[in-house]
Amino acid sequence: MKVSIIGTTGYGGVELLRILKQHPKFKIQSIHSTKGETPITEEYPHFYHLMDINLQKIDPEYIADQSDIVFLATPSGVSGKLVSEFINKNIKVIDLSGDLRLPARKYKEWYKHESVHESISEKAVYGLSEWNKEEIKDSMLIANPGCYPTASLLSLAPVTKAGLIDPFSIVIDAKSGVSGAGKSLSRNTSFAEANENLRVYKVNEHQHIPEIEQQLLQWNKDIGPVTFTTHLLPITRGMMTTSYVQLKEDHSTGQLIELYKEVYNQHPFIRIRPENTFPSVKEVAGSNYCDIGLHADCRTGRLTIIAVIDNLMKGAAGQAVQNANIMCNFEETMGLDFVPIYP
Ligand SMILES: NC(=O)C1=CN([C@@H]2O[C@H](COP(=O)(O)OP(=O)(O)OC[C@H]3O[C@@H](n4cnc5c(N)ncnc54)[C@H](OP(=O)(O)O)[C@@H]3O)[C@@H](O)[C@H]2O)C=CC1
Ligand SMILES: CC(=O)N[C@@H](CCC(=O)OP(=O)(O)O)C(=O)O
Repeated sequence: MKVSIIGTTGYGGVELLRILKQHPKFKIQSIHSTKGETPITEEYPHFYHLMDINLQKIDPEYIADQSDIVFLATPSGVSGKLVSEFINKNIKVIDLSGDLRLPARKYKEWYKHESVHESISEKAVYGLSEWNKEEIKDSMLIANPGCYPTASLLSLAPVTKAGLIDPFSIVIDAKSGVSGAGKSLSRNTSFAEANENLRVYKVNEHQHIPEIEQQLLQWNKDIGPVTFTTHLLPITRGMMTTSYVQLKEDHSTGQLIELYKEVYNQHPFIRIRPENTFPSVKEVAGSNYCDIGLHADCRTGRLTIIAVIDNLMKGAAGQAVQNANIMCNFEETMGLDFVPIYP
């Protein structure tokens, strides 16, 4: 299968390159960039002797003629315009941005700019691989989930679907490394600002709030609004979400761990930690794993759920390739069996 990438020199794009270069069934047909005709090694010297492909200008007609799949690793607002060029062409599209995840009205309310036409976004399947596999398989257009929603939803799904929680009690405390903001420079992600610091941002206004609520409601129609707070960690890669939910009835930590193991035992990228052990972001760096730890507090009746992912892997490029595998009826782990980089 021939694949193309648009937005190649971004952090998501270059992570896609790292994965696809060694994928046994996907051949990189072309890579595209606003930088036009440039050797990829000029942008990223770590590809020296590994890849002698040149960046090309962005030409959707050319891409649709040449490739079977195109990954859009472009910003929100840009992806939506590009998707319109590929609709009704014989090419599978996987968009890493938020442009296809929400209905038009919600999108404009939270992303603060015009959305793609409903006729396009309604064709997209939400690419939460472990939960939407059958729809993904039959789709030509994937809205790849955001990094924070991926970790949040994977950790909340089992207890939400089972109706074990007070549906109005969900609080999510989320932390991301600075690569989550992409490679564009900004005040908050500069070294001097991020180093030796921990900063909260977009309090009660993060664009991932409606995305998380939308998916939770599909699992449990009683779900109420969630409180979701994001923080910037002084690390490059890595994401942790710590979710707090009120349990309707007493359940021991051991019982809930068994529930999570049962729900995820056919999903190789989800690793449920034993009781009294909790994952750290380093333990999934560079891999497509989502590691989950739980603790039920009988004193408060609250369950604490910790999930860690690599924001560029399971949070973006890794899940995008996992979805491409599913769309092509390949084993979903194909080309994604990276052991985390430690330390
Ligand atoms: N970083 C993360 O952890 C995650 C990111 N995402 C989403 O994935 C997408 C890519 O993110 P990320 O790689 O971090 O972002 P970056 O800012 O690192 O890269 C985005 C790339 O898009 C290209 N681009 C920018 N503007 C335009 C334009 N006007 N027209 C065409 N191409 C353009 C550029 O690539 P070039 O210079 O090669 O043209 C740029 O490098 C975004 O939508 C982001 O929200 C989703 C989950 C996690
Ligand atoms: C650290 C940091 O700034 N992270 C970004 C994540 C952006 C992202 O992934 O946005 P979409 O999924 O909506 O495309 C943020 O919180 O806005």
